[in-house]
Amino acid sequence: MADKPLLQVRKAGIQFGGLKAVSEVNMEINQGELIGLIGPNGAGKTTCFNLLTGVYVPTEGDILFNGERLNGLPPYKVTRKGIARTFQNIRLFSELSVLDNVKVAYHSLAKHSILSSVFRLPSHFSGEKEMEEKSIEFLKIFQLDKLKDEKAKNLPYGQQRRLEIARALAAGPKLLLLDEPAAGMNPQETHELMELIAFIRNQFDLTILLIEHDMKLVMGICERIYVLDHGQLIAEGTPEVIRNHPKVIEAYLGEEVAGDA
Ligand SMILES: Nc1ncnc2c1ncn2[C@@H]1O[C@H](COP(=O)(O)OP(=O)(O)OP(=O)(O)O)[C@@H](O)[C@H]1O
Repeated sequence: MADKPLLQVRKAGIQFGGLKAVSEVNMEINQGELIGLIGPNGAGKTTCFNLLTGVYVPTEGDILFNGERLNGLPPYKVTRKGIARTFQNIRLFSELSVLDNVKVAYHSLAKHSILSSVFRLPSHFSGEKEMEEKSIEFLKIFQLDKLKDEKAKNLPYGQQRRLEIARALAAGPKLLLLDEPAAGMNPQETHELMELIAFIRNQFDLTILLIEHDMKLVMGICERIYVLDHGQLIAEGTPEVIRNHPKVIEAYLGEEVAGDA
């Protein structure tokens, strides 16, 4: 018997004043899938992420995660339910070290209490040590462990993007949302990132939804793709279906959608 989808988006949307930024979006994403969300500039992709993560409250429809309605939950509660994200414009604590950027994510979930931290009880130190060890494990996966004491702002752009993913992973998500993870990366970095995304999906039993303009990346690793245009879903299917879909070709008129360039 098939399990129910991990994420169900039912006719969800949001209106800003007179503008329907996203409207009647339906999605069903199953545990373990790696799914793409694409669309021309301004199509509503980041707004969808903001709806899924509680940054915006939908003005229509429902968002269900593990069968539970998320509408109206603030972002930190959505994270605790198991949805973590990265941002289109990197949001790291630029003055903190690479290691501390990951530890911050752990802190939000740490089991030891505030009291034990304030009074520096033994449980505080064991919790802190465990957190540090686990953070370093994440950094190793992203080949950032040797840079752990470097300030985040001093990392090259591609490494900052990887650090953002490491930090999102440290929150222990079931669903990871990646907003243009390859933006600003060169082809070699993008290729390594593709492998890394596929690796962490398997390693951490993750479900991943990613927004990306790099069609080679999207077509190369996603099993299914949703396409937004002017706030509405215009197509859904395998890379093969999307590549040849007339509405997608029309929406991207003049742009590269084949992803095999
Ligand atoms: N808080 C807001 N208030 C008003 N309009 C908004 C708000 N957030 C998004 N929009 C509008 O919603 C539309 C969709 O924007 P969104 O950033 O989601 O697109 P996108 O597909 O992520 O684009 P891009 O690929 O350029 O990042 C745009 O017209 C944008 O101006």
